[in-house]
Amino acid sequence: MTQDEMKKAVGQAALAYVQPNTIIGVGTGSTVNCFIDALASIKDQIKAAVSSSEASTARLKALGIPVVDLNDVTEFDIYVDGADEINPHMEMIKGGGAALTREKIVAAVAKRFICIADATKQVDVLGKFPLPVEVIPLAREYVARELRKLGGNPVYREGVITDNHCQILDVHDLQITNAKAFELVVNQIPGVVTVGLFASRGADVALIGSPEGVATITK
Ligand SMILES: O=C[C@H](O)[C@H](O)[C@H](O)COP(=O)(O)O
Repeated sequence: MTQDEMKKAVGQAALAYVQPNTIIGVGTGSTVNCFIDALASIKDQIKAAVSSSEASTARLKALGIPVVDLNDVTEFDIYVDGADEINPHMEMIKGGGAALTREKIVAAVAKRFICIADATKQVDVLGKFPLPVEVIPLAREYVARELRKLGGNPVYREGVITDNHCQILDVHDLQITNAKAFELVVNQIPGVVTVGLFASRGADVALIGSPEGVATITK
């Protein structure tokens, strides 16, 4: 199986978690695009979606799936999203596509986070993938200096403006052995909007695609 085939396989597998006539939370990225495409086959059974990005909203709407504002929804069962890295504790790095802030917010409202990823995303220690940090533009260089003090090597993702009109620093050279603690520390730097560590709210289920098929890992 190619990586694209693995992404399609996990996108399809996530349909098993969609209950008829419910609202679903939808993440962002190439793996989620496979999930959205798979939703087409059951779109009449979907009440609505809450989306984590303008890109996913457009893709959902193109299929005729209604997208509702998170402010109009109190709770929903599942949030389906990809990851840039996932460790054995179901903690993730996310934000490679710059959608981390809305993803974290929508995930917080969902009862269960279903992570869909191919096996290349599995790691023992988070940090080989540069950690995305969304920042208020005015604070970018200050936040970068603080991140250097924490041992990272932040690089400004030039030319990228998030859906929230903010900027992204990608922090290289990290080995994140205590993800929950590191998430808290980075969150406390003034000017940080969101750190792309999903540790205090990790995945509840991971559907991991490999050449052998889709493995289901639960917390
Ligand atoms: O900002 C983007 C998201 O966090 C994505 O879920 C993550 O980057 C994984 O994307 P992909 O499925 O394209 O590898």
